[in-house]
Amino acid sequence: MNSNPVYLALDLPRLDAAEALARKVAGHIGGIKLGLEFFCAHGHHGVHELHKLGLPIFLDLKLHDIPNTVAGAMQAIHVLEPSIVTIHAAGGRAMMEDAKAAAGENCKVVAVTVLTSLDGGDLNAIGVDAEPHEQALRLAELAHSAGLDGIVCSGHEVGAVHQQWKDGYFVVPGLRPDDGRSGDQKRIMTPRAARDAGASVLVIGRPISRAEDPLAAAIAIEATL
Ligand SMILES: O=c1ccn([C@@H]2O[C@H](COP(=O)(O)O)[C@@H](O)[C@H]2O)c(=O)[nH]1
Repeated sequence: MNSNPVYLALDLPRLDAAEALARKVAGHIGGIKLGLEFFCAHGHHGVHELHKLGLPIFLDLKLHDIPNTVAGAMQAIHVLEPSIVTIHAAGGRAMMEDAKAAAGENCKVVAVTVLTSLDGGDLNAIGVDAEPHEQALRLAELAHSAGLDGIVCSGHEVGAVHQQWKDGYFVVPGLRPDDGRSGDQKRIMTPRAARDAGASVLVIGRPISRAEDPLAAAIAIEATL
């Protein structure tokens, strides 16, 4: 990876549009994040196409199933040579251990703790009697003990997790420039503040992809870092 910590989230339905956007901002990002929307629409072919840009590819598939199934999925994506893959920490220790064991040598496996679109009320509604901060720390500890490389959390938790897990790899989405719209994200922070708090990777989607001028937006974000 180059030294730019920004991974552009390409949550776009069309492959040609995703490729064009990535090509436009390629000099101002450190990698490309392909998530469920992209992978369900374009699969392995789409990932191979984006690889042609020469940037690291982060597969944000948020795998969450029984250990055997998740390990099988990890093996199936080896050929795509992802630099990072996400699984859900809520899948439990055995699932995380098996996912890491099945991953490629150069692939970081990171566990989603509490989605950045959730707040305390959302957690309570699904039976979790904890605030996002406490729950993220608890799942980070589990991911660490399961041998993962790091976690996904919001910028509000990354500092505290970093204290406990000095060499962890911390992926932070839910990032918005000062004047950015939060949309469906509930635990947001600016890219600079998240970087200062200890984020290793800054995941940024709509502030670039939906900007009137995506290149200018990517350059402006890069200038703040
Ligand atoms: O907790 C999480 C985990 C993953 N994401 C993903 O990051 C991007 C954020 O996109 P924006 O447009 O910048 O909001 C998106 O692909 C999510 O699937 C997340 O937001 N929160």
